[in-house]
Amino acid sequence: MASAVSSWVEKTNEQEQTLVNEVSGLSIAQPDSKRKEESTSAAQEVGETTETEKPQNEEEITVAERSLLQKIIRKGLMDTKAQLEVKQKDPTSPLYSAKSFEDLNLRPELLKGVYAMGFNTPSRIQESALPILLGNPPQNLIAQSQSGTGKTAAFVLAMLSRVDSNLNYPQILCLSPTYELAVQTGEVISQMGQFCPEIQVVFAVRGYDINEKLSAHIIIGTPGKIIDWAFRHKFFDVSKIRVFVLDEADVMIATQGYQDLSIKLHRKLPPNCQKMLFSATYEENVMRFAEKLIPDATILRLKREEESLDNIKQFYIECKDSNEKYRAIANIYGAITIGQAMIFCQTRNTASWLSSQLTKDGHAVALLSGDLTVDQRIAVLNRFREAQERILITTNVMARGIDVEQVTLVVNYDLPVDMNKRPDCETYLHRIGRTGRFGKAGIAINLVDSSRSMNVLRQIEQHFGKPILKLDAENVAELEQLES
Ligand SMILES: Nc1ncnc2c1ncn2[C@@H]1O[C@H](COP(=O)(O)OP(=O)(O)OP(=O)(O)O)[C@@H](O)[C@H]1O
Repeated sequence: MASAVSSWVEKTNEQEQTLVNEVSGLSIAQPDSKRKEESTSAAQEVGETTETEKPQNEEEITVAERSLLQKIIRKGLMDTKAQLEVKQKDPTSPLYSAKSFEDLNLRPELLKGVYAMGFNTPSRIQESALPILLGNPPQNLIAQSQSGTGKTAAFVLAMLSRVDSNLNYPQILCLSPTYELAVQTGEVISQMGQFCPEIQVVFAVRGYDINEKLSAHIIIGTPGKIIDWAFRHKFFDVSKIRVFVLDEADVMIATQGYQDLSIKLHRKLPPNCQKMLFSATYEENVMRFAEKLIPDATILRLKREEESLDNIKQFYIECKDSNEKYRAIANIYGAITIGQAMIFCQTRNTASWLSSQLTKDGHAVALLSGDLTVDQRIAVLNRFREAQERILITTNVMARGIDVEQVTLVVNYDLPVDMNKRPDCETYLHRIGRTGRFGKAGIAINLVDSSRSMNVLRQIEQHFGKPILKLDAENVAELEQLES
């Protein structure tokens, strides 16, 4: 996956032309990402910070706690294929499936693509969604499944299955909230569709401009650009779209800017267009809205207690103030670099402060926030995917969808809150879901520095009904939990 993405980055100077992705037989138009960030993703980062104090040099985390962390991270890294097979045979696991990929009526070329990706058995969401999505007449679907359980493959297989390659115009539209996620999904399409060279895909993302009507079958992109191409330039005809996919559907519906654009598109779709909504989370009011939008949809929904994954162990570290939060990060640095870690901050300012402070103190870290150009963002993400950087400091712009298998740890430097400083439980779940991908063991650590943030933590804990334990090597119960 990484090699293809990096090839896109290397080619970003070749302007405004459709390039063919040489990694697979499938043609993918490459984004020319010379310009500033997607404004949509910046919309996910809120507020500013006043955090400027210089931390002191005290040990807040004990040696025992550090070695405890190391132990859990090593366990995550040691998860093997054999262990995955065990999980896929456990009926209580979201990775469980009673069916094989052969049972799912996929075209032989797609089946070959699935196996070429190293997938042996479908996950629960793949097993449940694909018969609905591939059946005739096409059915609409609103689907929920935990982070890292293979939703992308489910809708990508459906998209590829519905292409009529005799018709040279866009038939499938897939909307993602961020540039990076659109690129990542494009890469999955390229891998899954590697034995379908006739299928053409184009990216509609900021920085990639075309001047003519589109002949590609699949458009994947962010809402603003897609609207621009559809209604301002009329590069394609929305009334000919047969499949409409909203990835991270809840944020597309709940965030004002996205909602206006997605609904504008949705209104122009033909009545027989198949609609697919996917996410790991749906707040109640968002789900009600989605049901009104697509009244005849089949709904695959999780119970609240199923939403958070047992393979992601959640902890918190109590800190007196922001200085102590910094020291906590500096102290666990050695432990967390055994694997790879993502550290989430609430604002770009905090992210950039933390990154420069750690760098000044001799720790290697990467920074990815909406302050960077899209070129820089993709380059940073590629380096992280290739494990050239082990720690990525970021904001909510990376909270959703991004799939880097070796991320063993997520740190919430700041707990996620909404504009009114209330707990943002959905973002919390998406952030911690950057680890524990497809059954791997993962750890989430929350830094708590005030009674207000402790309150936020407790509300998140209560919301999902899963314990968030104090990281404390003295606590035997915790240790036992980690062994399980
Ligand atoms: N059937 C399968 N067998 C093995 N690996 C799989 C299978 N399906 C998906 N994967 C892998 O699992 C990882 C997570 O998949 P994916 O990114 O689609 O999850 P997701 O449900 O979309 O997560 P998120 O909610 O974070 O967007 C990916 O690395 C993918 O390649």
